Amino acid sequence: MNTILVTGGAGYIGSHTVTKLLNSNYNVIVADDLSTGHRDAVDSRAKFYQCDVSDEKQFSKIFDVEQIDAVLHCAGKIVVSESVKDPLKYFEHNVCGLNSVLRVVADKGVNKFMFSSTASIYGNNSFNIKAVESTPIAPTNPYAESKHIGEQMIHWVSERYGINYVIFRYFNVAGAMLDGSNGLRTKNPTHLIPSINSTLLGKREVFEIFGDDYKTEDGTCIRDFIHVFDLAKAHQLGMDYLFNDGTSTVFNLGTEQGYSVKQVVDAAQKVTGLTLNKKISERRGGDPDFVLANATKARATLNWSPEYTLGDMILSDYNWRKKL
Ligand SMILES: NC(=O)c1ccc[n+]([C@@H]2O[C@H](COP(=O)([O-])OP(=O)(O)OC[C@H]3O[C@@H](n4cnc5c(N)ncnc54)[C@H](O)[C@@H]3O)[C@@H](O)[C@H]2O)c1
Ligand SMILES: O=c1ccn([C@@H]2O[C@H](COP(=O)(O)OP(=O)(O)O[C@H]3O[C@H](CO)[C@@H](O)[C@H](O)[C@H]3O)[C@@H](O)[C@H]2O)c(=O)[nH]1
Repeated sequence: MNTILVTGGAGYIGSHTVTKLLNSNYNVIVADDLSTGHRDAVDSRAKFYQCDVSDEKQFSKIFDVEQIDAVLHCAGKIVVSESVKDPLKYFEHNVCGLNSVLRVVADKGVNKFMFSSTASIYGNNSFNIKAVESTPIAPTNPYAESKHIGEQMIHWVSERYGINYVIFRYFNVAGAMLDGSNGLRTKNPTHLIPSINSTLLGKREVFEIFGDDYKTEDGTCIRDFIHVFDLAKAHQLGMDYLFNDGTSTVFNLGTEQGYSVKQVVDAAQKVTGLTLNKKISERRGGDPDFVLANATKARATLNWSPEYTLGDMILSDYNWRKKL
């Protein structure tokens, strides 16, 4: 059985992916500093190391005691608005952290690598089009820039050390496990769907729509939402691809369906039957108008297809948040 080390495996996407990999005949080890992750999110079948991956010495010790065949690097800082306020925090975690991980991967001779990148790197170059992997990169915030730098680092290090990699550019990830076993654990979320649900559940007084003067039909930003479970499935297929000698490549992961912030609000009111207390606020720094995926490559190469709808994402997150 092949063993995968998942950094950030106690986080939202990492923990769902860990469970999917374990269910698909992989052995999994998690390294996470628990800065935003939760120990109890980690599937009990996975071995856990509390570790800051930026600390090269500490991180490399895991490889001294474990036989690791591939690394999935999910660890990182992820909030666009925070990155605008504190760019260096993002470069420290997302660039220096990755540097340390790649150093250890190269030193220890691991030759399969997977990376959590983002659709944010297309910035406004994807305006009114479905971004393909070759759409030119144009980050509009430090978070996206840190991921863009990361992609380039992986490319050059892989060339030098003969590592095969898969880079996934996730679009907007949402939703929780349908059996209620896992979901986004942050009690004060910044992401759209959990923020709407927190307000619907009375945990917040009012939901703020950040700007209604964008260049879209209803003036609010358009995003492509993908269920965390569909995303986890893509990671399993991506690992299968690497273990079948797949060559280094980049894939978009999105549903190819765009929804504006106002449309998501309407959908949430419809599926829950509740009325949202909302107001229009100032634009939030760093938000591109329009982000939408063309995911043909992942569909064709990995035989992946997302199954869940926006309504599934809203409702599963709503039910999970109610329990939190
Ligand atoms: N959530 C999204 O919509 C989205 C979209 C695109 C890309 N991504 C990327 O996916 C990855 C996972 O995001 P998430 O939504 O699960 O966020 P998350 O905050 O839930 O998970 C990140 C995890 O990384 C850990 N971590 C952070 N810095 C670390 C360090 N230095 N050493 C060890 N562990 C560290 C945290 O404790 C946490 O468990 C990130 O790299 C993010 O940039 C997320
Ligand atoms: O209370 C809120 C929260 C969000 N939004 C808007 O909703 C949209 C989506 O915002 P959010 O859910 O925070 O996601 P993004 O800023 O699009 O970024 C997410 O999606 C990217 C991929 O597209 C990832 O890289 C990031 O890590 C992840 O945070 C944006 O227009 C926000 O301004 C609101 O209007 N009110």
